[in-house]
Amino acid sequence: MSAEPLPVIRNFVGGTFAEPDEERCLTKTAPATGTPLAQVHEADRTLVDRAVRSARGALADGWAHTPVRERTALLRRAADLIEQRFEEFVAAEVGDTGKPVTQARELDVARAIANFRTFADIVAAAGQDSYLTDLPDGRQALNYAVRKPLGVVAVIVPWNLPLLLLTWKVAPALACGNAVVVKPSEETPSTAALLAEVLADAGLPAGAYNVVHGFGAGSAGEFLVTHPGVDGITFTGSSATGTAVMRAAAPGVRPVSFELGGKNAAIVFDDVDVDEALDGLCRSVFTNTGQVCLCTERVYVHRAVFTDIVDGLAERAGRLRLGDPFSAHTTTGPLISQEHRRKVLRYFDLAEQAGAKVVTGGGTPHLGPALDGGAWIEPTLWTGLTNADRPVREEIFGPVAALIPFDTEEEAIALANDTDYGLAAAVWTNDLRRGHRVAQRMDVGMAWVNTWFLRDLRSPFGGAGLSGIGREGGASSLHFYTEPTNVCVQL
Ligand SMILES: NC(=O)C1=CN([C@@H]2O[C@H](COP(=O)(O)OP(=O)(O)OC[C@H]3O[C@@H](n4cnc5c(N)ncnc54)[C@H](O)[C@@H]3O)[C@@H](O)[C@H]2O)C=CC1
Ligand SMILES: O=C(O)/C=C/C=C(\O)C(=O)O
Repeated sequence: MSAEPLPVIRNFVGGTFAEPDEERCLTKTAPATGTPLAQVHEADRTLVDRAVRSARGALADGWAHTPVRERTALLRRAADLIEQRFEEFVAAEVGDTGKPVTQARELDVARAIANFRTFADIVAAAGQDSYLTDLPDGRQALNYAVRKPLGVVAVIVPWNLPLLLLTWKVAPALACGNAVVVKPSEETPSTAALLAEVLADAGLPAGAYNVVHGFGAGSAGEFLVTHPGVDGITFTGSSATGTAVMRAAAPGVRPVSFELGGKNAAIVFDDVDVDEALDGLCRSVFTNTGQVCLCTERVYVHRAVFTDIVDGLAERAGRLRLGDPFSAHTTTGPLISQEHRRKVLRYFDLAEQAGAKVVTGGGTPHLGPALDGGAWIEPTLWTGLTNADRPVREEIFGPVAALIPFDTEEEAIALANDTDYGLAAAVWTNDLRRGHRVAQRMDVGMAWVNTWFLRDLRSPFGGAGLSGIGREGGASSLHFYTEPTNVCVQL
């Protein structure tokens, strides 16, 4: 009996799915099982060029000047259509990533809908800056800025929150009248393709949303960011790739918006409600198998509650349920790939060499024959490491954290800020003054107090240092995706 052919995922250029080129095909495998899921057609330089030209064509054909009310209505229709095809998006996201189906429903696909609705609201309500200027001769001038779309925006996204991050960029870009060429991660091609169908059904003109599949260097990613027809690049991914993309953006002095990695700290004070802090830490260390740029990998704990926090977090880690991602009982999926698992396991070795005590985890689980080909890893906690050790300095991007004791507030702040990254932090305390005080001193883009990953999509999101350039969210997104022209009229 011959095996069923794999589904084929094609590039989307100029409003249609491009004819497949059988010679340039990559096989996408399921992270949970290691079995092939789909054949994905890799875009070559010519197809990427066509995608950029199609985007430029859509702008010239009028998309850039479409009235805001039409663009925002289109975004709302897109949100409604994702809602109608909700379970299809969930299944695609779970298949590609192995993340638990409950998470895909509650976080990933729900946020995609919210991204479209929120940016429709934000763009509809946006005003323009204006200043009445007093002149020396008693007359006045009126200054006002009009915001125009940036043009063709390259959207490069990773595999950890594929649809959430894609729509976080595509929704404001389209709302502002740009055309986009999207390069999803080679690991997660499916939801970007589904989104192409949704946007076409919502009435988006051909060419305003294009998808090119493939890898980064020497493939679709590089062809896109080096294309001179691209006017700006928004990228989420590793700091190393961010550096390469920045180099590619230099000719033409094109603007970039980067959300990169993190090595995020949590600080737990001795006045804390231990159970509440443990619930929060369990989420911040293990959500999405630790594969969120915001996840906590360093936990600084006041010495008075150190043992309670270490034991309590280990106990909660033991309650996580690894297994079939499509089961509603599963809390924790695999890592994205065997390659990524090898990287995380290297840090397990490094931690051992540095003298870490493995409080829980530290290896790969056996989940039965159906799942043993997957990229599974045990949720892992270490003590006995210091800020000098590589597993405490470098982004691991897995379900793992080092717990380190401290004695004073100043020491905790210094330890948390002792990093080349600057993305996020979480402070756990029942003393609200201390919460504000310490959060404000974190050298990060986002500091949470007594919570984690609580998002208001109107607030600025991004990081400093190795964690990125610029902010997106709310007005920050409108600023990145538009170019202002100030008009000065002497009255
Ligand atoms: N948001 C975050 O903080 C993320 C961090 N990572 C970290 O990065 C490590 C490597 O994971 P990768 O998937 O390889 O991340 P990556 O940053 O290399 O990939 C992200 C996206 O960039 C594309 N890309 C790669 N090289 C490119 C280039 N030269 N030009 C244009 N596009 C390019 C990729 O195809 C993908 O779509 C992970 O182990 C993890 O530590 C990975 C994903 C997200
Ligand atoms: O926008 C959000 O709420 C989350 C963003 C997460 C990332 O940028 C990431 O994990 O890379």
